[in-house]
Amino acid sequence: MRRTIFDIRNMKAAGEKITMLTAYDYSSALIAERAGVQIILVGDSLGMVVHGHDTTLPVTVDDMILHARMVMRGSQEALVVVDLPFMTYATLQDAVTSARKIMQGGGGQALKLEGGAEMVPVVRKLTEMGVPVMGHLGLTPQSQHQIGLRVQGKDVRAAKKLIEDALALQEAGAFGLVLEVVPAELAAIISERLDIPVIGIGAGAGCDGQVQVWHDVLGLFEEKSPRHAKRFAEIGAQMTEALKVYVAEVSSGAFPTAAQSASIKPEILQEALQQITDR
Ligand SMILES: Nc1nc(=O)c2c([nH]1)NC[C@@H]1CN(c3ccc(C(=O)N[C@@H](CCC(=O)O)C(=O)O)cc3)CN21
Ligand SMILES: CC(C)C(=O)C(=O)O
Ligand SMILES: [Mg+2]
Repeated sequence: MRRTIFDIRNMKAAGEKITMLTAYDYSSALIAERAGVQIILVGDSLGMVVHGHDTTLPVTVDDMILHARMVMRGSQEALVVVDLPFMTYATLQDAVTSARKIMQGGGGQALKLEGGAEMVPVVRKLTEMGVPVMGHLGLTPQSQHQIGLRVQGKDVRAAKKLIEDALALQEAGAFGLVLEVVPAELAAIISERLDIPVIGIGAGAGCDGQVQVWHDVLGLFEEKSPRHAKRFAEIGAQMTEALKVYVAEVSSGAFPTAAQSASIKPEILQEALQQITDR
């Protein structure tokens, strides 16, 4: 049985911290779940870390469906949340169409979308139609050309707006909220004030849970990662080292050995060769 939005809400009520992690395909979903991750996010960050784009803006609904299907096949217990991509929920009609395509085509139990009070009608509509919605405030990468990739909510107006937006999303029916690169003091207050779970990324320990990007926590890229990320391993470096050994062993002839090779019984091979020379 998959974890549900009710289980997540109960975790907040019980004071248990929630761990959310992005995953984008079958094998990573298997690993995330084996590690005990409670929520898998099929994030539109896949446009950057998987597809190699500079931003999340080129990601499409079809991209999300493809990756959501892989993640659903790789997991059985995680709550799977899928990002609505840039501009695919700009109007109520767009949002309904995108939500239908993803929920029917990709699966996943919930959708996440970026934006505050202006998204209230969309959140309300999707929720009414039976689709659980997670909000996303603060550094919202789909607006990076408008707001940059920097801390949000640092002045009085922005801090006030963040609190109001968070309350508005909860009021509209959101079951959870991501706060990205928001001052920790502010994120802690929002987490306290809301009944729904608040999942932070670069927003301090006062949130009800944390979310990170797969490639960041595993150190898959050997170059520097965002400030909000912690590298729990250096898998990218390990991969490079392993593949260097592979290349070296192919070059030297040390790989493959009989252990990795198919073989045939000598007498059968002998017979086949005999039949050719007999002809
Ligand atoms: N690998 C990766 N990790 C992410 O967390 C992530 C993505 N990609 N792609 C989609 C969005 C984009 N995000 C980003 C990307 C960059 C910064 C960044 O450059 N941050 C600054 C510090 C910002 C500040 O504290 O003001 C940095 O120096 O890391 C932040 C969020 C978060 N998401
Ligand atoms: C960084 C998380 C919250 C996200 O939205 C994504 O991975 O797309
Ligand atoms: Mg996203």
